[in-house]
Amino acid sequence: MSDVTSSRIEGFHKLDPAGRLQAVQRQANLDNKSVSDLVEAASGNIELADRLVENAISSMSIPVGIATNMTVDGRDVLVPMASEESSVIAAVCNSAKRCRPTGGFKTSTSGPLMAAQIQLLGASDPENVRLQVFERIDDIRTICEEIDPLLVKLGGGFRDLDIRVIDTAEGPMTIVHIIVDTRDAMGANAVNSMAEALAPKLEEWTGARSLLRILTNLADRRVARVRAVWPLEEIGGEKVRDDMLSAYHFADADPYRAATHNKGIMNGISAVVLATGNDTRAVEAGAHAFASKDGRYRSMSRWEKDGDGNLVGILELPMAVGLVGGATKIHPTAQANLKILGVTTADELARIIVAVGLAQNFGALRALATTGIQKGHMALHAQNVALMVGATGEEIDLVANELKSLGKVRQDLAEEILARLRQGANA
Ligand SMILES: CC(C)(COP(=O)([O-])OP(=O)([O-])OC[C@H]1O[C@@H](n2cnc3c(N)ncnc32)[C@H](O)[C@@H]1OP(=O)([O-])[O-])[C@@H](O)C(=O)NCCC(=O)NCCSC(=O)C[C@@](C)(O)CC(=O)[O-]
Ligand SMILES: NC(=O)C1=CN([C@@H]2O[C@H](COP(=O)(O)OP(=O)(O)OC[C@H]3O[C@@H](n4cnc5c(N)ncnc54)[C@H](OP(=O)(O)O)[C@@H]3O)[C@@H](O)[C@H]2O)C=CC1
Repeated sequence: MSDVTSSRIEGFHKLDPAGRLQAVQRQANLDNKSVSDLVEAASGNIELADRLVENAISSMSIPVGIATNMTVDGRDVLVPMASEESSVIAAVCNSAKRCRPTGGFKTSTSGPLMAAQIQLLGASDPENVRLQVFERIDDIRTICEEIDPLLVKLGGGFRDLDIRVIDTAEGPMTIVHIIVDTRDAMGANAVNSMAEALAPKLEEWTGARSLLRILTNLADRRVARVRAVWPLEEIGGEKVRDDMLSAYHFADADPYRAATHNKGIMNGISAVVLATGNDTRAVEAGAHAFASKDGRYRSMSRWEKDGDGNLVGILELPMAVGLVGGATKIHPTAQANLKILGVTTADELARIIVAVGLAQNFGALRALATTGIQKGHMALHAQNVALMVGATGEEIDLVANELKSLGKVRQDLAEEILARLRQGANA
């Protein structure tokens, strides 16, 4: 374990990555093997890491796998997913294959509208302030559009105002939302700049004091929707379908279950968001907040059976992703993944991402309602456990296969198997 003497390293941020790593080695008393692992992990991309984040010393690679079998709006698409978790990608492949007979995933979107909030304080007449701001909509449009002329040229820019008076522990506040079409950008920087430019003007017009000026990640005007139909024979019959529906009703009624159910959906969503260099935290925050919009935390997805008894899945979520800005344009892996996806607009990307989320949910529900999650998940996880106990080369498959045949994917058993294999090899 490292025993850092002091975390104060003066001028650390001014060093280059190699200099920072040396300083960390010294302060944390880090062994040479760990240092060379950190150097090797960033080989070829340390400059990029240093540009993307502060105080970079290395970089960490996450596997990228391809979800096959996906048909979205009639187009077959190969979907890169960045995830460290086994069985996530296999589950999407499996679920997507099972809804191909009905044409795969059908999507729609609300358009790329993001909102920034400006908090107005100190007015004794917050409702009056609300209307005073509405009266200035044309001035507001001009101010916002001067901030980002390129966005306007691309067909985006200011669209509307939404102004609410909210009750808080310190009394009412007027909250101004500026609604902006951010086209193919996620849009955080664009709307934040507009909000900051607008705030002094709002103070001037209303006499209120502005405080926070920042986008909301509850991007409920930028939703992507998907539906798909799984034929009964692809599910495993009526009992499996009904058990999957019961599993969904459980999640929709109980936040303890909803958290896990929704985590499963985000397994797929975050993996595509990350693979395309988008902001996973922004999408996750928006999705979980949207799942609570009725005042309680519910399932993000909806499931029902159609007139023919097939299972219908629906997912509708805020999807603030872009093709420009953030790491999307800078990160070569994100760029290559976008080429695999073949998308030319942020809207198309959002549609594919929700389709993957729905597929992921189908896979988990079907596994849970039938064999249980461990069979599929742990079978694929067995290789990780083999690696964890130190298996290398051929040993990895040998240990994993024996764990799978025992039906018990446990570290202690993996250690025993590995020790036995090595004893046999040395005998
Ligand atoms: C693991 C499976 C897919 C096996 O499922 P299976 O039905 O045994 O698979 P199969 O061997 O019959 O193959 C069917 C298809 O699945 C795909 N497939 C099958 N295996 C692979 C593989 N190795 N790599 C890539 N694709 C694979 C592949 O498309 C294949 O078709 P093919 O191409 O062969 O014609 C299934 O058991 C499953 O979907 N399990 C669910 C796994 C899951 O949800 N994992 C997430 C991690 S657990 C979690 O974090 C969330 C959770 C579960 O708690 C959420 C919740 O509670 O709701
Ligand atoms: N709460 C949150 O979620 C927050 C997130 N962030 C971060 O913000 C980043 C995303 O910000 P974002 O505003 O998207 O990125 P950028 O500001 O980097 O890129 C957007 C800009 O790119 C230009 N642009 C070029 N082509 C296009 C096009 N086709 N469509 C739209 N715009 C185009 C626009 O004008 P121009 O170049 O003239 O500006 C636009 O404003 C992410 O890294 C995210 O992590 C930041 C703050 C808060």
